[in-house]
Amino acid sequence: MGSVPAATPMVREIWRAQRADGPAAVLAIGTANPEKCVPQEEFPDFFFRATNSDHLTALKDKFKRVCLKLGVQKRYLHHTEELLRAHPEFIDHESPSLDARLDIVATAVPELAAQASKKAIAEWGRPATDITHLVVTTNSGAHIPGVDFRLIPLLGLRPSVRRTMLYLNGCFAGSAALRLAKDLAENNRGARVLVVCAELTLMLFSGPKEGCFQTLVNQGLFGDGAGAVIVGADPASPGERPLFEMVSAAQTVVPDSDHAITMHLTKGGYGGNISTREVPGFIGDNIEQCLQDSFGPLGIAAKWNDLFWAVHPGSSAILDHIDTVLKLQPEKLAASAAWC
Ligand SMILES: CC(C)(COP(=O)(O)OP(=O)(O)OC[C@H]1O[C@@H](n2cnc3c(N)ncnc32)[C@H](O)[C@@H]1OP(=O)(O)O)[C@@H](O)C(=O)NCCC(=O)NCCSC(=O)CC(=O)O
Repeated sequence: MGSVPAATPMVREIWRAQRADGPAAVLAIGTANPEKCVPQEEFPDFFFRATNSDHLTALKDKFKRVCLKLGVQKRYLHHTEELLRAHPEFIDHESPSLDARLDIVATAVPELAAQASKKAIAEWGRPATDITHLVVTTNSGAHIPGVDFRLIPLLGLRPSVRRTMLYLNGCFAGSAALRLAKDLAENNRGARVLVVCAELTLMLFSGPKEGCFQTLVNQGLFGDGAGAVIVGADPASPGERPLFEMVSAAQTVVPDSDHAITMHLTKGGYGGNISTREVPGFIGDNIEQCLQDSFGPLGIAAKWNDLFWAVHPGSSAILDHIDTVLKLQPEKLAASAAWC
């Protein structure tokens, strides 16, 4: 095998010219939720009534206790009692219902994603046809054509927009999409990346069942919504401004955590497990090392209380573990807790 010849000066010049000068930045943000909003204190009544489960009084009481512990304040839902009446098969996870669930999310997820995207594009102030790249992520479905494809007519994007669709990335879907957008923006001069994350819990929905704690956590913790941001480097005048510069993005795997959160398709929607007692511990035991590994290579000796924090919450137990380990001042996780 011969060695690969070094790039010629002309190739290097072309390569350099394609790179942005500055770091990627978030240039605009939009969010959207379904209309129906249920405060957490009303949610046990809604959930047990909508699933004809009011006779399970002890389980309902337990669900009320779990709902309080999860720290969620309210949730938006695409599925209404009307929809559940039309699909009684969604209540029993053992009933075949995957096709019906996929049919609903195939339309509802792109529509919600489009609502959030339109707000981001309006805030950005440039035409939708100036979007060069599209990164879409969702755990709600797996289709071809995907949500990315559906967004082209819904938003009036150019047909040649460079699309990436990420399905089933679990809790880190939004972070993975942002990390990818940063690389795209910094490596393609002038790129404007629309990043969209949209989730409907319908794929996970099922009625309460004695002995199935996972259902209580799935229903008590998650809600429906979409977020969209526009990412680009070297903001152009007039009008574009960097809201948040993206200095660095990283990802790591916690050893021996493969079993902690699992998800897979079943005939009744999504199956899987969240090891609710272990997950907060995994995060608490590893957060400090992860932070050191992130800041160290940048030459930043950060004090945890000097930082602004936006943590994916995943329940108040997770935030509490982070708080305890890093000894954060009380207000540091307030914004993260407010997302719950
Ligand atoms: C589930 C919890 C709210 C439970 O809170 P506590 O442990 O403080 O409270 P607790 O021990 O009193 O438990 C409350 C009641 O639930 C019961 N209980 C708790 N854990 C249980 C389990 N694993 N199996 C069965 N029952 C369980 C208790 O017996 C008790 O019942 P009784 O009241 O009858 O005595 C908490 O552990 C938690 O928030 N865990 C983290 C959740 C998590 O993993 N989040 C990440 C999600 S992934 C994610 O975030 C992805 C994404 O966003 O996309």
